[in-house]
Amino acid sequence: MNPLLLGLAVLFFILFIRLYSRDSNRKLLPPGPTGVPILGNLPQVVGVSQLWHLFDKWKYEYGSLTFLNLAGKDVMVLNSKAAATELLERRSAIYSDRPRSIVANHIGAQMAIPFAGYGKSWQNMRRAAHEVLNARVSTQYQPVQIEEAIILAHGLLYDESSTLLEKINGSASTVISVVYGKRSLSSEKKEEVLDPDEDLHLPESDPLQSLCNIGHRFTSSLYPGAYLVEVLPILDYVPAKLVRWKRNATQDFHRISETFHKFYEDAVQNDQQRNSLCATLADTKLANGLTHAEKAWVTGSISVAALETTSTTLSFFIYAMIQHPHVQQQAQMELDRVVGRTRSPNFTDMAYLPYMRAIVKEVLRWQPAIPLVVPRMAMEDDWYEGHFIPKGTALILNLWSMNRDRDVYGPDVDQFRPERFLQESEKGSDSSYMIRPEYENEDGHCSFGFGRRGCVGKYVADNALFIDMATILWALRIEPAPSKPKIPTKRGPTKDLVNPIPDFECNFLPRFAEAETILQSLQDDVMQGRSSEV
Ligand code: HEM
Repeated sequence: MNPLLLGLAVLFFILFIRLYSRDSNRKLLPPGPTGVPILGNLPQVVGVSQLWHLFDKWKYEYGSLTFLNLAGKDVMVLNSKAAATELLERRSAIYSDRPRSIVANHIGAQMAIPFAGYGKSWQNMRRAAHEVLNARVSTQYQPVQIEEAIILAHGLLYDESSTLLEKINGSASTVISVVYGKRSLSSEKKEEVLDPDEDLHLPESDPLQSLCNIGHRFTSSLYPGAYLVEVLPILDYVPAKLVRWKRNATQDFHRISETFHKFYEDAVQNDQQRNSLCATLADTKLANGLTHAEKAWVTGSISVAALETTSTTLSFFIYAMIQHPHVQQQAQMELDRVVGRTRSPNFTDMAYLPYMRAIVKEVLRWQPAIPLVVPRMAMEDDWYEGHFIPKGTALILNLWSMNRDRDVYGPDVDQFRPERFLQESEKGSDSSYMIRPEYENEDGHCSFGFGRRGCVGKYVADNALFIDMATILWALRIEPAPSKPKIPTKRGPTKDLVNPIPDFECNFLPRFAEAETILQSLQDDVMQGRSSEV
């Protein structure tokens, strides 16, 4: 027989066996809802806001993995911590990639750490981020975080020119100090007109809002079913001048690049102390391997990843305090006992404030900032508990359901109850509570994600949340304000991976007479210190 023909026959045979076994493996895909021909489950998810509620419902029908076919695309929703730990941590070598999204890529996903595919460029960016945000280094930012907490509490009490959201965004800007070396990127405030044709609004006068809007531009474009081109990739060949989504996406990439470059260049030129992340990246070997553009995008995308998540969590904290006055009172009794009324809280108090720490954990569990995390991608065919996971499957991490697992947290998962992380302390202890041993070194929630792509800023975030919440509750009483008109707390898109905050209003009152004096004097010190640095 002709050796060429023989070779071809062998090749076809191998291909046939492969296809056949792959096809028979597909009979063992995880369970999921029945779809319609061609479009599969797409009609069930498209246009649905807060998809995590639907996925949570499906979890009770199909278990820890729910398999979906979105017009031919394999998608698997991961609903349990056990499955996420096994796949994303123990098998992280094949689950650390992100699926390619056509729209997000046009906007610049490959340059942004949270959205980039797994590869050399992401590894370099992630290494640089880890160097400046790891558990040890993050303690260096505690003095700045204490100052930010004072400014936030003072602002909540006295600042009538900003909305609640603006004040909270401001406090989440500790990270702006860390990344850019100065607290505020903003210039003068002025009203700007919204262009209805624009997908991304970047108000020059409000850089923090611009950074939040950039985050939303990515997270809403990654929302399942957001763009037809994701299920019909051939549409990407249509020239930009004929389709708005492509024109806007390409334009947005340039505008985001320009914004990140501007912030980066300004910081490098103006940071005399050379202690910001920008200055560090510009100067040291830490940045080896990062191009100039990557440095601008690393710093920009870290700020984006930090801002919306932290401010969403803080907003839910305030909301929870209004809804649960007894939790507020309990925390304030603890603060009075441990911190007293002559000084504000600091990080050395942390170990003695179990109730406060339990509140931080419970807010993060109860309302994860990103209930459905930017998906991962299976880089190889794989198996989990007898189910086949085909290579290329997009894995959606359903943190919402993981944080509301009744087997872990009990039947009251929907309630806000910090006590679930606490137990009575031993006899003779000053406090009646202690953190339960299993949660002492554990988050107690899944809101920071998993494995190699897990949140690189979680130590900075945990510290910021603790000191902000403790300082607010030490100084202020938070009360509902039924007579005030409710102010929309968020202005983000409705179909987004980020958890929307309910609209609410509240009053902040000084909790005791000295709180006002101490807060004012600390605020003056912070402002004086900052102005003398300039
Ligand atoms: C309450 C605050 C925060 C929450 C709930 C949060 C949550 C998350 C989640 C769920 C992810 C994706 C994890 C995954 O795919 O498994 C993530 C990624 C990330 N976070 Fe956070 N985050 C917070 C604060 C921060 C802060 C303060 C920073 C920086 C200072 C930060 C920087 C990042 C970065 C750079 C990534 C991308 C990691 C990668 O893909 O390699 N985050 N975060």
